[in-house]
Amino acid sequence: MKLIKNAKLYYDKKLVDRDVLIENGKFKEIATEIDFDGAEVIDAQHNLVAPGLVDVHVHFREPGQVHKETIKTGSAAAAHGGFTTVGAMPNVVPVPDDVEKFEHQMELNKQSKIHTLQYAPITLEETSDQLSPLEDLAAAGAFAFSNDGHGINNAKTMFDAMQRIAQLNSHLAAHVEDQNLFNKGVINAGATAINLGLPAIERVAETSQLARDLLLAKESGVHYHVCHISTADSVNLIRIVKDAGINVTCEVTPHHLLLSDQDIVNDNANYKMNPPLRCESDREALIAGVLDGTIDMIATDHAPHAVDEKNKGLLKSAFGITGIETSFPLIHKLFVKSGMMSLERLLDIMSSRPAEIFGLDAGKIQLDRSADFTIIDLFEEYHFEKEDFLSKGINTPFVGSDWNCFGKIEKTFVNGEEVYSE
Ligand SMILES: NC(=O)N[C@@H](CC(=O)O)C(=O)O
Ligand SMILES: [Zn+2]
Ligand SMILES: [Zn+2]
Repeated sequence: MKLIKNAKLYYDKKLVDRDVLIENGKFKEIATEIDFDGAEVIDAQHNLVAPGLVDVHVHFREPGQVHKETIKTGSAAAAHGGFTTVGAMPNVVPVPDDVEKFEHQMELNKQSKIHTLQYAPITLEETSDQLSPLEDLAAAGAFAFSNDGHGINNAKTMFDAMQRIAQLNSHLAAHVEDQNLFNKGVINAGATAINLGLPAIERVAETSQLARDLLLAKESGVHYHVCHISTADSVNLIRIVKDAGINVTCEVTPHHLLLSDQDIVNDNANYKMNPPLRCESDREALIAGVLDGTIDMIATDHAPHAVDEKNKGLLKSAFGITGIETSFPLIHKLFVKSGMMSLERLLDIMSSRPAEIFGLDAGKIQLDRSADFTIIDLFEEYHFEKEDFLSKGINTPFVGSDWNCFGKIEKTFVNGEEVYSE
């Protein structure tokens, strides 16, 4: 038995003062005042008690690239960020594109301190045009399908995948990127790329494939989820097709909401990721897209890399930055502290909505559900230093006092057990 006293609880879409009793890993009682002899008391000290956050887009790198991250370090980092459920992308080595490899992946995921759900690849190796055994992978436990890291350049392959994934009532999460238009660029096509003399990635590499997919999605009826959208045109396209009733959802990362290519002032690969940071007007359109509900959720695209894979400058370093430990405080500062959004709505898009969209038993504090929650101090201003991270990856631009934020995770619990404490 655990008894959480003095919680500012996000419950039933409202913030209320409550005590919470937990028994056998589940929420047992929620009331204004609970006393229970023998329960372990945790005093929340009037801090926010939120549902465990949900991030449908992370890279945990195991198997194959454990020098970057492991399921243990990645999930510890997630718990540090207040997350209790994540979707792990399948661009590990080997790609789990058959039942045997997938089952091995599921076995490895048992090391996770939180709920780690597993994406299966849409095509073999993630790069081929041959579809994975989608039905078998769904039966083996794939919660959704993605070729994250790679676009699907063949429209027929994508359309076939959508039709089969629709039949499965599963979800297709697309990394939209036309390989030819991507043109081996490293940052967004714009003034910064010209100034630094770097090969550039055109916005149409994202938007043209997105436009194609939206039409294919309409025809197939699949739930089509767009990963890490980065441009104003992507927001506009998605707004139009949502209005037309097409089953499309999308996510945006904290870095695309907070940074643009103007912030790339020197050859620092902590500003290199895929899709790239776009320009200020794209960033503003992404913020507007979150505010008007076109963008459904925040996802971090937590992409850890080793130091020597990120210290080679913008041209040669790997794409991707970490994000799961800094997401909530940065986004909370951006939207809630600034007065742009209510705390309730932010919690919704960082927990309940992603869970609802992907049909997960997560993201909600409710009687008899798993006691997955996080205690957050919303008022102490702080910032991250490199040594604060539990991830193996320290490849993030969000360190130092330039990135002062609010929303320190005090404790995180999964199935009623503490998985992070400050
Ligand atoms: N975002 C990135 O820049 N990199 C990701 C792949 C991806 O999300 O496309 C990675 O796996 O490192
Ligand atoms: Zn991607
Ligand atoms: Zn990714």
